[in-house]
Amino acid sequence: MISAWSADDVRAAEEPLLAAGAPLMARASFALATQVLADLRARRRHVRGARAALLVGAGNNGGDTLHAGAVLARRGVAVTAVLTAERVHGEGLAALRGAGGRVVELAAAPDRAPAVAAEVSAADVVLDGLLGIGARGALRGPAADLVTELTAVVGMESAEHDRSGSADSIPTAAGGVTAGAGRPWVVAVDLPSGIGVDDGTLPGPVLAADRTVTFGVAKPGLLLPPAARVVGEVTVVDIGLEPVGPPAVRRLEAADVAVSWPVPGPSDHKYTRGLVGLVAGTATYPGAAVLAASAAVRTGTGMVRYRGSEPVARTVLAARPEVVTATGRVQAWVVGPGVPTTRDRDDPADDGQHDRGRGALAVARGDLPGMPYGPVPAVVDAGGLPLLGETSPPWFVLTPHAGELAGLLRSRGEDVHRDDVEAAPLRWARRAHELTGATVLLKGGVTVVAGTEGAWAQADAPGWLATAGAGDVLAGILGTMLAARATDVVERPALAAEVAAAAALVHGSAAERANPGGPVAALDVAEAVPGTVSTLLGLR
Ligand SMILES: NC(=O)C1=CN([C@@H]2O[C@H](COP(=O)(O)OP(=O)(O)OC[C@H]3O[C@@H](n4cnc5c(N)ncnc54)[C@H](O)[C@@H]3O)[C@@H](O)[C@H]2O)[C@@H](O)CC1
Ligand SMILES: [K+]
Repeated sequence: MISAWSADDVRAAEEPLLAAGAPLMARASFALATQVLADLRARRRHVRGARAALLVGAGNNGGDTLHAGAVLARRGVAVTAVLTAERVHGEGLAALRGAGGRVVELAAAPDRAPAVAAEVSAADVVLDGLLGIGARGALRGPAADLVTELTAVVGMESAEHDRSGSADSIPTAAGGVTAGAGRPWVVAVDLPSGIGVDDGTLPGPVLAADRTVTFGVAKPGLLLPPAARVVGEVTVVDIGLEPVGPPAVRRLEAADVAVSWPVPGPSDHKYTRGLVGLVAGTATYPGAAVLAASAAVRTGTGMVRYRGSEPVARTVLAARPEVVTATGRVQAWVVGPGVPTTRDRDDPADDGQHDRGRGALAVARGDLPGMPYGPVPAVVDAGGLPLLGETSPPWFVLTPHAGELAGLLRSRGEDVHRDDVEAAPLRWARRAHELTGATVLLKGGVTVVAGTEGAWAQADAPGWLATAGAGDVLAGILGTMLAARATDVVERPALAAEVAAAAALVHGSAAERANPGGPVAALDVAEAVPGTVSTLLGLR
């Protein structure tokens, strides 16, 4: 698990260490220099004669960068520091000068930004030390001008990396261009300057990094979209920080999902493994029902009970004979894949799915005292979203994409559109959680989950997964995972968000497994789930 703490929590963790005289900046800058030297060696085989450009801001982030530059200069690297503030970290500047580094004062002559950017872009490596956790809003002043010029030369998208990363690395959520000839390797110091440290927004110009060397612990903005696209490979270096309190954002790794996977034992049967009830598909969209049912079956449900019109049920059964249509006990409902929204012009006929969906959600909420088998978790997707009541329990997991989330929020009085959601996914997922009470899984290149405790950000899926039917498959996977832990999820609703994050990991990993590095079809993703799960379980 990768855990990220807010800027305030990081400062609170630093305070007692600094008071006790711990040399945090020395640790941070030495680790940074060590990583930059390793990157230079990997890229050019030797470091002597390499050119490094330091982008230096007013604060301690600039101090880390100047101290690291001094280490590089002592190793024979030709180091130039570009100072974007009139006052920068004094000790760091003295160390760099003492080691033979050159200094360019941009703050005193801001109109030189284009010429300085041209020089910086000719370096082998650029260290972005303009702003760290002290950032307030978008980059301003000479720093903003310099980054704007540089992004024009160097490009916004960061490099494609080896997705496996190393033990202390977080694989990138990026997947852009490779830093190649003519483009310097960009190392962000603590974080790419100008990202929203705690919310992952991109409020202004940001120089996309190939690597981020972050100190002590990850910061939320490194995990969250859209900033997660510009952080490159994240390397967390230990400087002795121990934040107290829960992390603000977490990311599950494969091993975490492996240890919590409900592996059936000799006494298990279909009811202990969990039954999934599925209200999905209409005559217009029967495929969604097939995809969700296939995914649920392939994820290892005890059984799928399908609810829908007879022709669609026949289609589902033809694809998955394991599915039953008889009524009975259900441990998690999946409501909405392939069900039209109330305004859907393509499919005026709902085949009775809205009534079935409302009924299922009432049982899942525990609203029907006479009814057995409730309350239970529910996945509410697509056409299920307009069926929600005013409030929902946190064991309901809503699975909108950005457009659907904007619609849900507008229906509850927020003036928000798809673009707003894409610019600040965590903010709006949280808002939807506050307004509905439900756990919210916002689908996207990086999936964000907001629940009763903290948030999750999963970056497991290849871009190829953005394809029709992929969401139906996710709903089936998540339904099975919730059904397997139904009682726990209702008793401890914070678990719903963790299970949702785990489902996003399984879904993304299955897409990668279905066709590594190439296009995937939704049904192929469902078919790849059993192999994905057995590979995961091998990590236990
Ligand atoms: N506290 C410590 O001892 C440690 C801090 N470390 C480093 O220190 C950083 C935090 O240092 P600071 O608190 O000095 O903060 P920053 O280095 O992020 O700098 C903040 C300063 O930048 C300016 N600024 C803020 N927002 C701006 C904007 N939008 N545009 C332009 N200028 C802006 C302001 O002058 C502000 O005081 C961390 O990110 C990390 O790199 C590390 O050395 C580890 C130890
Ligand atoms: K930085």
